[in-house]
Amino acid sequence: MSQLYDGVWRDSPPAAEEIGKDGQFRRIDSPLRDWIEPDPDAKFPAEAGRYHVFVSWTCPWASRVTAYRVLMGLQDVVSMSAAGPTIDNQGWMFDHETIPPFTIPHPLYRVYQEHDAHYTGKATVPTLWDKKTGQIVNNESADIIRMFNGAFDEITGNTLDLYPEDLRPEIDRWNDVIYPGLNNGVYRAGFAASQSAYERAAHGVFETLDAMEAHLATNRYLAGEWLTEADWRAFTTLVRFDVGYHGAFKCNLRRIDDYPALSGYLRELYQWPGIAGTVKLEEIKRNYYALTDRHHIYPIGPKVDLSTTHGREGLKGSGIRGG
Ligand SMILES: N[C@@H](CCC(=O)N[C@@H](CS)C(=O)NCC(=O)O)C(=O)O
Repeated sequence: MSQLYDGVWRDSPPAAEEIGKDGQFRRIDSPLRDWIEPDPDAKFPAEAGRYHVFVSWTCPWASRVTAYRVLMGLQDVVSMSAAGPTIDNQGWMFDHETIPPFTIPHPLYRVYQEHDAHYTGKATVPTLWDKKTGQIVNNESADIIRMFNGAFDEITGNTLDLYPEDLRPEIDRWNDVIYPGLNNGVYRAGFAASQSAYERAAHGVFETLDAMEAHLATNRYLAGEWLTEADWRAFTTLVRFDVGYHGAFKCNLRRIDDYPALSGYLRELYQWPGIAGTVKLEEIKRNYYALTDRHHIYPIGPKVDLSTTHGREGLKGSGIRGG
């Protein structure tokens, strides 16, 4: 996509900066990594109503954040606005909520210019914005969900913990498998600019799905009996798979629906209270085909119904720790 160079927005084709001469897609790391802390003296202290998150319903990284916002009961604590569903040469556009000093419609890059008039880099969702100082706190979803997991607990009274200390090695182990193999793997397949880069990435996606299927046949969740961060990070890619990545990103050896354990697991997570409201399958489909189809034509199928019984109750499971 296009990006800011010394504060000026310049047009370029999708993922142009991230596709190498060898045809491989390499994601650029998110650069803004400050932290909200439950400490009044912190640079960014946890406060109700102070922070805002810019998202798109279509984006799997932003959807980690929309899911956590619901799971941790932060809807009235952290405000949110959603762009899209498609992205054009102005990047993500926001045209619903007015968040001063921005007047709608405004592109996401305005938020980055406000943060730093000489900013160089992409303008990505999710972006966590501090309304008080006019600064971006963080634009990396992996960090934002860690903050949402605990930083606001004193304000909300939340006791749930999706990253419990004793399960961290197992959660981290799954994150290290799922991020390269699945979350980012589908992008490496979809944005590949050579046959060999595509094939390597797409085969890696299915090796990862096969490993998850084998594990989930006998385990309710990735880390065992408890639903954790690793599951939500897997979820946002799984729920996009059959409508988006299978066709638009050519990850088409199998669908999630073809995997008995994975499809039941996906439905259980989708049916978790509040989550279905964060999943907009038609918007997701439009976004991925707009990225990959010259004429922005998106297909009529597949028909996906995630509301049918998941059948996972037979496996030992206790939900989220701390409830
Ligand atoms: N590592 C980032 C990735 C965020 C990201 O790449 N978001 C995409 C949407 S799915 C985006 O905003 N892309 C705009 C662009 O690349 O210019 C995260 O997890 O937060």
